Amino acid sequence: MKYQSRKQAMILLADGTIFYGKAVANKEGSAFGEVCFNTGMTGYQEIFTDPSYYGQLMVTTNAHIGNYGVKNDEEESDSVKIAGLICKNFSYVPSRVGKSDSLENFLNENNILAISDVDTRALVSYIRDHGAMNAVISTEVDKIDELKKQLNETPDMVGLELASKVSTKEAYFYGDENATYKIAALDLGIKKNILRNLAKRDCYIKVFPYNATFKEMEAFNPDGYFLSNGPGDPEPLECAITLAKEIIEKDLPLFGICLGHQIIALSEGVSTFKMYNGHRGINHPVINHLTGKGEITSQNHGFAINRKETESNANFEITHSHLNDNEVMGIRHTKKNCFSVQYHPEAGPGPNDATYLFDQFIENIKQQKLETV
Ligand SMILES: NC(=O)CC[C@H](N)C(=O)O
Repeated sequence: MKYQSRKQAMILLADGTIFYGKAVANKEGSAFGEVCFNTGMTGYQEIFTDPSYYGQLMVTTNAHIGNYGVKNDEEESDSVKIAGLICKNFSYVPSRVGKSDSLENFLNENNILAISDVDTRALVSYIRDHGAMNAVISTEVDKIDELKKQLNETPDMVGLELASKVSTKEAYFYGDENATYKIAALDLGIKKNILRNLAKRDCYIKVFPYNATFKEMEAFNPDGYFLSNGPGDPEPLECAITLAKEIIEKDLPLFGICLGHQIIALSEGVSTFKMYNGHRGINHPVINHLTGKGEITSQNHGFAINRKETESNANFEITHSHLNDNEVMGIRHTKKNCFSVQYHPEAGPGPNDATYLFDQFIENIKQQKLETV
């Protein structure tokens, strides 16, 4: 067996609780972030490379991680975005036809600290009971006091603007430039599968940095606007909120996913709040109020929009709700060409029940084109 004598490691939570494990491979050091857990049984590569997880320590609840390696075209961004990994069993020997590499090499190349052999069931139960909090994973198990001090200095997720850390610095293009529809997408931490889904629907996309202005985006002469997913608290993203306001005011086709959905809500005066525990997994049940049908969805969010304020806002209709806790999962504007969802219709990873939302966006664009002819 590889790495017979691995270093002892731990996860130290902000409230002082410690769970012990072992370092994956020969890695050493410490990594700080907000601890969260994902209940997906598969899709770890997509999860680890999802920019929305920037700044978070990921606990995976599946008992085995790494067993099918990694594959080049299955990443959701160019690098691993989680701050660190906590798992039960780490597989050093991947088994899968078509794999590009092992997860061990992939994490090493990205300089990500991972710890395994942690009682992840106990850890997840603990976080569920005590709520989201900061933590540190570390091999420096004899430096608890020092780590506690550093942990106290780790910024809280509430009020934290992180989109600027993962957004593209320069605008770029995606898809076929002769495609039928042109989309201007604001990159707050966009997942590749969103771009793939739009390109598949005959869209040519220009992806803009997180602080792009309406003027800059309008110059592309797009048929529709898109606000992406991304990490951190939506509230400090004033430039994106102003942008959403302008697009909505002008009644241009607008679609938002996750952080983008939260930005749309904020732009119309609906506030967001930090959930006690977020929703992260690939089997979250959602009801579509417009069709009465249920959907199994991919989710990753720690904030949500205020239900009461949404219900009493004449500009919004709630289109989707979470069937576990009734959080708002989707809205549409009652007067303008704008809708958004809190969950991930692009999956990556997860079920494809909700890809119809991309078709809806194209329909909204077509409608707008007919009206302006
Ligand atoms: N996937 C996302 O876009 C997440 C949005 C936001 N950072 C949240 O945690 O709620």
